[in-house]
Amino acid sequence: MVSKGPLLRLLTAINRRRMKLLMGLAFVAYVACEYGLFFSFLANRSLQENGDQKVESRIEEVSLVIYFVIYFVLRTPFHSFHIEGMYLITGGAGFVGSHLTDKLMMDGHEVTVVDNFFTGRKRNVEHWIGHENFELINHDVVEPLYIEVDQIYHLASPASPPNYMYNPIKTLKTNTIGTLNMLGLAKRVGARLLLASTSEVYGDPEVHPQNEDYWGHVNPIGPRACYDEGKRVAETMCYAYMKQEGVEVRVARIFNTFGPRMHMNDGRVVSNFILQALQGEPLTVYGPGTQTRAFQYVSDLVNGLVALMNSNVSSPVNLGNPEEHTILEFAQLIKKLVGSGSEIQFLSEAQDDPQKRKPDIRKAKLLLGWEPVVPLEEGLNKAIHYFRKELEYQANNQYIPKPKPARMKKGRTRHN
Ligand SMILES: O=c1ccn([C@@H]2O[C@H](COP(=O)(O)OP(=O)(O)O[C@H]3OC[C@@H](O)[C@H](O)[C@H]3O)[C@@H](O)[C@H]2O)c(=O)[nH]1
Repeated sequence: MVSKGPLLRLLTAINRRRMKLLMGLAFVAYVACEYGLFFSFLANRSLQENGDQKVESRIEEVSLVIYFVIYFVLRTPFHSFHIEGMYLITGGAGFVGSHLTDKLMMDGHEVTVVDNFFTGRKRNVEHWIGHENFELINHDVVEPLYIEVDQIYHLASPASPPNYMYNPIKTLKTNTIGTLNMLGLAKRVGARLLLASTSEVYGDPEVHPQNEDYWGHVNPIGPRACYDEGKRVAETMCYAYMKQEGVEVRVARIFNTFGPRMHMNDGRVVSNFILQALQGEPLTVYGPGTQTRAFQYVSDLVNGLVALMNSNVSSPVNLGNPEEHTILEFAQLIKKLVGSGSEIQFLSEAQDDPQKRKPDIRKAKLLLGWEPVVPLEEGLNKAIHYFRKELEYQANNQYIPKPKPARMKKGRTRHN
């Protein structure tokens, strides 16, 4: 995250209500200035009558300077922070969603996070609970939602293969009914919606690297279909709403992403390998490890999502880091960075596992001026540090509080 100077930090701390008050004051000051200008105009006339041209122009200059100082000092900073924005993040308590929440909150927006905590965790956003600009709603997007928002970041969906395969029907409902509900909301309130789509829409690609014009190679009845096809139809829905209802949509095709706040049981390769290396367990490579992936650090992705949301690009855009590695190379790199003596264990290949994946990000570079900036090793070291702390946290928090016993009242059991 970009570090801010003291003035910027002060401005981001200004909440909507205080900002309204300041804008009110600015308006009063503005009216006073206009009033002043009117009087200066009258004064000018009398001065003109007295023939004193010098004093006349001085009064005019001073009035204009006061007006512009008030206008720029009070108005411009708020505009550059978009403080008037009310943002909804579905899946905002998840791995990517919580980092996006941090960014939007730090930028001074009002953020509503909606999560059903299927894979998201309250811990990821608990540092914002109690902040006036923040709201956390326990809600499943499969049910309609009625709130006022300007922008919707629609991230809700399990994203790790073991998670989305665990309950494929739920994954399908989230990506289909959930997306329809969010597009319906966007239509009702005139909000712009950004869909977190995925590189998985390309399936096991026959084109390499993958650009946005590639239609993909997906097995519609395979184990990954609930997610791959779910996201593909979610994209279809976005463009149907755009064409038929005029809803403003943005579609980010997100490639493999990693970083702090990935769940310990996420099951994706980065968290698996790091946790295995930290605990001295074998690193489990599925298949021969020749399949490739390209990994981006989460802060790069978040910057890309915000850039895309605020751009005028409505067609899909790949967001990913094009640095490609085989999974075996990746296992060796993590072992080295952790300083682990773990072995590498080869397990059977996962069904329909994409064999090559690497984003073509020329479109994002050209149209958004975006590209990843965090080097792989730097990002991995941050993730390793996070998982080390998580293991310590887990070791120190073995106490599980017992539920309160049910109380008896008038012969009936009462549950608190
Ligand atoms: O322990 C493991 C886990 C995974 N892998 C392999 O590592 C590669 C990457 O697997 P991951 O589960 O991390 O992620 P995948 O690339 O399969 O899917 C991901 O794609 C992009 C995103 O939108 C999603 O986050 C996710 O679906 C696969 O080839 C997988 O078979 C291992 O070798 N060992």
